[in-house]
Amino acid sequence: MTKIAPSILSADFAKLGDEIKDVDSYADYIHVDVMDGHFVPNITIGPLIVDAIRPITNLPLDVHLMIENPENYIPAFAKAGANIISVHQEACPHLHRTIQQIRDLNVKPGVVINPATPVQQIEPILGDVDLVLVMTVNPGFGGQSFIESAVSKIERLHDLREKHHYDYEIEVDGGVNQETARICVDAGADVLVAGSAIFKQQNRKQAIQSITNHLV
Ligand SMILES: O=C(CO)[C@H](O)[C@H](O)COP(=O)(O)O
Ligand SMILES: [Fe+2]
Repeated sequence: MTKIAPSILSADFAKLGDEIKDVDSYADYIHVDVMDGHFVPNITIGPLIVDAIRPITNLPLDVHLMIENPENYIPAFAKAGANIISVHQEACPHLHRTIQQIRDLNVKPGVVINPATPVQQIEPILGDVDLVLVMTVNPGFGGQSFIESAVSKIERLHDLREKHHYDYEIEVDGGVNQETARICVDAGADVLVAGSAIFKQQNRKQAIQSITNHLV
């Protein structure tokens, strides 16, 4: 079954708790987009918000760090209750060390690649991560259009997992809707992040079902 991770980036922040409760029963993870105004041109959520939403849901909090020097903040996100912490390859010169830092805090480590980054850049650490996140937009904002050229990377990650018996989930983030969800799942995606396709709709249950309908 394909997992769904609603991205709260597109939720109404004035009533974030209610927004999370509104998707809680139909989702698998809650995706939390952390931006620092340096790695990406936007500023969003810090550990305080993760700590505040932790008691709202029993779903795993899937924290996507779009920040420079993530190793300085990983302990605070772990303490706040993150279950998965993903770091960008492009932000981590010592990627293996950063992945190990996350695991040592008993949090599942993930690695993220931007649309312009090839899978080859993360091949050496694929055996060490629990999640690989393929960006299908340039990170920084919700509501952008899906970049189709990233789809071959999902296929490649799927093939590498089979070949080497790796254990990661393949997650896709950016521009996921009813149409692009199908393309991602056909290519081998296990987890779909969707922000605007869920939170910009009035009926969130229906929005999630329309993404997952007809998917395996
Ligand atoms: O990481 C992100 C942006 O950097 C978000 O998770 C992503 O953009 C979700 O929004 P949408 O589904 O509207 O594209
Ligand atoms: Fe994200």
